[in-house]
Amino acid sequence: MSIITVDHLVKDYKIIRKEEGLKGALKSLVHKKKESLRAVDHVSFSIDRGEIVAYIGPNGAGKSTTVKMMSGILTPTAGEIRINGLSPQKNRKEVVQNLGVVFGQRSQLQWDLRLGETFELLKRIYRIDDRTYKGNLDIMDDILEIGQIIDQPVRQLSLGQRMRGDLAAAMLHSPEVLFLDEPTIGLDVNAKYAIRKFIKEINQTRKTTIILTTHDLGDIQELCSRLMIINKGKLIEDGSLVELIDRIAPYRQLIVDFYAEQAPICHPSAQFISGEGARQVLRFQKTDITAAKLIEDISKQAKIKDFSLEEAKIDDIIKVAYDQ
Ligand SMILES: Nc1ncnc2c1ncn2[C@@H]1O[C@H](COP(=O)(O)OP(=O)(O)OP(=O)(O)O)[C@@H](O)[C@H]1O
Repeated sequence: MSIITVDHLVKDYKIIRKEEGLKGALKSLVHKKKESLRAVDHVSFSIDRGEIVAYIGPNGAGKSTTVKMMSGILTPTAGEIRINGLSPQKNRKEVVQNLGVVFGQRSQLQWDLRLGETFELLKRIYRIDDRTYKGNLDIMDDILEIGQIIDQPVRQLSLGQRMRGDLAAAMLHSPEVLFLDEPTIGLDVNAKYAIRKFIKEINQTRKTTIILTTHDLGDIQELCSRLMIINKGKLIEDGSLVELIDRIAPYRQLIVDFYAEQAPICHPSAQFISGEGARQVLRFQKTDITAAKLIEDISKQAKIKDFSLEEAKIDDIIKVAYDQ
């Protein structure tokens, strides 16, 4: 059952077009030429309860603008958004009560307060009862080790600690929907691991529906069963990563080490890519032959010492998807 529906969503920004050069810039100050920029262009999708969806696209594609409209921060130029049947614009209070939002680039925490004091403030804003608050803090401590940093002023937190604080803050009121805008930006591998673990756990244990915008393709591979790609304001892909791989690059590579140097292997379902010493790289379509059958066939031609399989690289696939 859908928890989020977005129907022909459009956002136009009014921008002032500057003329070139100093003279032009000065002229633009007096005669402001207003133009309209379409950041989101008739985007439609629906998301089921408990899904984790990656919402990705190149810089300036319209991701943050969509998330801001879904969280009620921006008003759409046209189109409709429904979260649990309610409009984030018309029913802001009710929607926000059921929504957690984290912007990786900008903290929602109070800079001058201790982390724990910020949580207390949120408890009052969202009217969270004592039991829920305590229970959620305990869970966040288990997953994000919040206890270690709860007494520290927010301004003293490292980027990774701050992100843990932001995520905990977003979950204190037990929202059913969570929007995460680049939650792993700038984080080291350990911090990224912690954040991904958190996302997985709250999704599994609470069935929280999560929309994740990210440029980190590792986030997608680890977390998201569904991928939506936006480019120049338009939704250009919506499906699983596996489907996208199968469509854009439905091949795999077999790297075979023989006991001795060989002439390039000939096989009707595989293409010889390269050879160096006793190693050869072959490419084959998943739909043509299984890896097991190919290895069996090759082993009839020459003795195999070792082999490994390589899937098409996700970076390459996403690049093709962005460029199409
Ligand atoms: N407040 C604004 N006023 C005018 N134009 C804006 C405003 N905010 C965003 N834009 C423009 O709208 C387009 C979409 O921006 P948006 O921030 O939604 O992209 P994004 O996909 O989140 O990009 P990034 O990955 O770089 O964060 C861009 O061309 C951007 O310059």
